[in-house]
Amino acid sequence: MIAMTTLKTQQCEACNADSPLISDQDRQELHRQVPGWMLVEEDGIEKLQRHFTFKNFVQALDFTHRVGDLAEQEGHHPAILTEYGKVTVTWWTHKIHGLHRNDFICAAKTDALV
Ligand SMILES: C[C@H](O)[C@H](O)[C@H]1CNC2=NC(N)=NC(=O)C2=N1
Repeated sequence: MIAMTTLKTQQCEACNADSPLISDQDRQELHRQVPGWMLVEEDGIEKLQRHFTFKNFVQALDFTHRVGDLAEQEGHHPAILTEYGKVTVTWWTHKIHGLHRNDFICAAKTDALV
């Protein structure tokens, strides 16, 4: 059971190669808390992805830097595609080749940067 406290106030936990992938129930519950994110699958790996739009490249780059700072704070890192007026952020947990609670926490924290 996932506590329904606000995701963005939580910290990522250290996870290792044998941490469990998120359960179907927890995925549904946590996805409800970050509804702007798509559940996507790439190379058999489930990920959380969202597109953020901006006026120009400078604003996109500024947001990119702030997402990078968040990643360093959490010790958890996304894939970031930075384009003119658009940033695509994709979260997943590399070491378990899929989604962990940490990815939903970071998605919520990413939303708070906009
Ligand atoms: C040693 C270092 O903490 C680990 O490699 C971290 C770094 N950031 C990470 N980020 C993500 N998204 N998944 C990981 O498994 C991961 N592992």
